[in-house]
Amino acid sequence: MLEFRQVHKSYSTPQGPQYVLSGVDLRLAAGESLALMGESGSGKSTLLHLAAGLDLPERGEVLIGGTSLAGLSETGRATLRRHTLGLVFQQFHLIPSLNVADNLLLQARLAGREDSRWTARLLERLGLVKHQHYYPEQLSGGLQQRLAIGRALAPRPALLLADEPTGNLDETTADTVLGLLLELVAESGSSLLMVTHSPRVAAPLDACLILHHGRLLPERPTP
Ligand SMILES: Nc1ncnc2c1ncn2[C@@H]1O[C@H](COP(=O)(O)OP(=O)(O)OP(=O)(O)O)[C@@H](O)[C@H]1O
Repeated sequence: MLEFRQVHKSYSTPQGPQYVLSGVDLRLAAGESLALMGESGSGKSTLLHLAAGLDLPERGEVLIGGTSLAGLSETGRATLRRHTLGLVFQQFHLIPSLNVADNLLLQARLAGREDSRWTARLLERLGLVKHQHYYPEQLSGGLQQRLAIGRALAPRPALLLADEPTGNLDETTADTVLGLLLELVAESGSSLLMVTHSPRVAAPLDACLILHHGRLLPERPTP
């Protein structure tokens, strides 16, 4: 579903180029879940941005569903994102002028995949039925986080990319939301790549890799 082949990425700094990724190889099969860990500044968000086609590597290739992102125009990458990817970033990116239900529906419609039964299921499982006519600003942070997850999953994306999706929540709420996320990812049949700092959060996923000095190391975290 997602493949990195010898991906290199650097940023320019006053001291010259700073390499963040130095030959990253990664394969995530359909339906598989993978946690990505690593120290602050190790390049996890950089890797996620490359996986989403929001940025391109200097060397190497990123492929989604067998399609090389470098071979697409910016518009082509945006279309692929809309149809294939769900993104949950630390900023929720909710649409303030739409209520909860319409936030979900719009996302599915943009991907050409409206499914009222799936949307109703998401609202129910995420505990948002009571709030479906609320606007995002009327929700608590925890509920906004649930809505962000619902929006990303509304089109049943082939691949969900999540950056610390429970990072802003207290531990108990985070456990509940993570449990829901994994359950809905499985129901949706999506692959999952999730950045987290927490071995506890990484533990239920199929595999865990650590980003260290620009490379990925295999590791099974202890809960
Ligand atoms: N646009 C940019 N320009 C220059 N340097 C950048 C840019 N984005 C990231 N960096 C640098 O690249 C390195 C990796 O950043 P990145 O945000 O990918 O790490 P991270 O592992 O996600 O960190 P955190 O866990 O703190 O979110 C850092 O040293 C950062 O300062």
